[in-house]
Amino acid sequence: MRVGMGYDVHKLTEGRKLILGGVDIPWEKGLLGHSDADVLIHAVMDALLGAAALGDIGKHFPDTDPAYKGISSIKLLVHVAELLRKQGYAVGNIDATVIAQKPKMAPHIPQMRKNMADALGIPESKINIKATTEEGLGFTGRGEGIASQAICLLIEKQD
Ligand SMILES: Nc1ccn([C@@H]2O[C@H](COP(=O)(O)O)[C@@H](O)[C@H]2O)c(=O)n1
Ligand SMILES: C[C@@]1(CO)OP(=O)(O)OP(=O)(O)OC[C@H]1O
Repeated sequence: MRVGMGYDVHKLTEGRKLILGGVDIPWEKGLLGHSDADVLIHAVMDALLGAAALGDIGKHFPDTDPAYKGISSIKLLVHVAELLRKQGYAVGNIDATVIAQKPKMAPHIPQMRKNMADALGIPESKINIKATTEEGLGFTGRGEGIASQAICLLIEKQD
């Protein structure tokens, strides 16, 4: 078994959609990035790539490549799942936290889990998503950005 961790931050700005876990969340601001800036999926992908010793998302999907401009991070997650399968890994479980002052994530978490489980080809029971504020402190507390952390376990498949 192999463990991996991921962390990502994106800035909140007007005129962008707020996409988290593949869910389009109605909100006055969205996250800025080269892709759809889905900070939750980015942290999860980095955890998975880290556990497999395959580097990070910037290595696989450079933010200088126009191919990834505006891309749905769900598509990137499907690609990461294929890489893991080719290397002989199965996902044991994933646990992730979204750190955001607002909006409330709780109503959207079931759909986020479904989207991510479908992209990875695993049951929803292997994915947990949590949310927390930082009690008004720091950049997330001021609503300047959203952060996400993830940890995962990969199982090496036997031939
Ligand atoms: N953006 C968020 C933040 C939190 N939640 C939910 O509220 C609970 C309490 O959060 P605290 O930061 O005050 O401890 C938390 O456990 C989440 O269930 C949320 O849905 N969206
Ligand atoms: C996801 C990628 C895709 O080009 O772009 P961004 O949306 O800017 O996100 P970031 O977390 O900076 O990771 C880099 C890239 O892999």
